[in-house]
Amino acid sequence: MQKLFEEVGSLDARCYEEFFLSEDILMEHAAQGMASYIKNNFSNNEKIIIAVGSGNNGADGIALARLLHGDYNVSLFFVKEPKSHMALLQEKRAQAINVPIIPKLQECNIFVDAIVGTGFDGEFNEKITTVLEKMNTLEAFKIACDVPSGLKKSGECAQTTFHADTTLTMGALKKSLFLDEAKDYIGKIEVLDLGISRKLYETQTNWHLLDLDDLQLPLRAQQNSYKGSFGHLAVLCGEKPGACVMSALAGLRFGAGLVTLVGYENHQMLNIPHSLMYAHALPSNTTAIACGMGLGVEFSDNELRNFLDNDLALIIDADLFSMEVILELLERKNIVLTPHPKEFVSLLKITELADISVEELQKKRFFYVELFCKAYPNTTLLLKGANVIIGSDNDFFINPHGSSKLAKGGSGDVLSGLIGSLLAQGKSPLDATIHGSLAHTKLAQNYTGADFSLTPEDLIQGIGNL
Ligand SMILES: NC(=O)C1=CN([C@@H]2O[C@H](COP(=O)(O)OP(=O)(O)OC[C@H]3O[C@@H](n4cnc5c(N)ncnc54)[C@H](O)[C@@H]3O)[C@@H](O)[C@H]2O)[C@@H](O)CC1
Ligand SMILES: Nc1ncnc2c1ncn2[C@@H]1O[C@H](COP(=O)(O)OP(=O)(O)O)[C@@H](O)[C@H]1O
Ligand SMILES: [K+]
Repeated sequence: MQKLFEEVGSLDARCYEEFFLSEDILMEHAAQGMASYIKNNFSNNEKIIIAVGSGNNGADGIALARLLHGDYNVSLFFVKEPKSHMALLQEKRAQAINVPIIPKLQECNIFVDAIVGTGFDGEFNEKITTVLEKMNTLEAFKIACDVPSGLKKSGECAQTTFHADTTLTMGALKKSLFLDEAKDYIGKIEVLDLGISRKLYETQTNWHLLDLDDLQLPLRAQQNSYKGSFGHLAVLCGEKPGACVMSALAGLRFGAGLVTLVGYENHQMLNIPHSLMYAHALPSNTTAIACGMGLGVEFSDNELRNFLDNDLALIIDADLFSMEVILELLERKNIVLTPHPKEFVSLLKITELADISVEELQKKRFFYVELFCKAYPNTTLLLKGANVIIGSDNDFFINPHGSSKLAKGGSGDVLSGLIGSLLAQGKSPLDATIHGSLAHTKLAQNYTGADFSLTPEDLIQGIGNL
């Protein structure tokens, strides 16, 4: 698990004030880190162009050119003239050793974008936009210095933003790199130390980035056991039983000892897989309930209240987010909510926390997750998306390991089955959500077929090889 920060300016300031480091020392390490990355990954036959802007991001780029000049065929391309104190100083140092400057973009093997970093806001003017468009068409390996130019502090992207293959980010990970919108621009991310170890540079934070290695799978260590030892997941089954069947099968495969579909008998129910049980009422030994997937309007609010009149662990998804009964369910202590953006917007409206569009939510995903978790500190929220956000009270996690393979109907049903299964097996709501989500994204990564072909059944089948 890695730490995430809203901004790193205060961490830089702490280096100056408490560790007696200077801006120059920090920048030299940033540039050294980038130079090492290039030296470790590319031979010195490669032609390198570094596009620089007027601020300290540009200054990083100029310092990098100085470090590479002599060993590599490196040139600077000034998109804007140096303006900040450090950019002017770095320019003087580069001039002193005659680092070549080119007047316009050329083909190259490695391209470094050091136009703007964390100081960028607003939109680029036409001239810079044209340069960025050209940069994006270069066939070179593209490296972003700190952040791809165009990515804002909020995580939103300018209309034209640099498309990096790798982002070499300074000091610590910024949250903005993990907004959904940024996912297509950042490429692979590496963090570079700024003169002290990252462990010392970083301070306390309540936001973390999940690593796939954090995944803890269900344990079957106890041999003196039977099916009841591993929990009983009840999946409330409404109008579209297919969604519930996928959840239930995922839950069974992920270790729940028993899984029962609970609902009315109808003709579709006659064809459920034989490994699943079926009942009209909640089984007495139920340990967790999953509800909402494919629910439709099959149950009245009163019928739902009846099923949910207990304090069992509960995972809620899909249709329930637009039903009034959700307000009562939010009072429960052990509840997990897994909305996609449209469902979360509906939840925010029903709870009177915000009346916003999906577009507004997507621009401020971090903010609205925090807002909801503050208002409902007893719940665990998982906001779906390209980068999943998990929040509980004052702890927040981002799972960036999913991919567009998962953009298919039914992926979310499998996720609720995975989380429901862990709840049934006794994990806490937060742990069940973190490990269910990690398992879900790892399943997609493990799938070896074509990206477009992954189905929910493939995810379920892969559970045995996690
Ligand atoms: N201690 C430090 O301050 C360190 C800073 N570092 C680098 O410094 C960067 C931050 O430097 P700055 O705060 O100078 O900011 P940036 O260099 O990221 O951006 C500021 C510059 O961009 C221009 N700019 C802002 N919005 C623009 C727009 N819409 N269109 C065109 N130009 C625009 C501004 O005029 C200014 O010249 C980091 O991203 C990082 O790369 C690193 O060297 C590490 C140490
Ligand atoms: N482009 C993507 N990148 C990463 N994960 C994705 C992407 N698209 C969808 N997902 C994931 O797939 C799941 C989709 O869930 P959902 O929208 O509820 O689908 P459904 O209701 O059809 O099962 C979520 O976990 C979401 O995070
Ligand atoms: K940049």
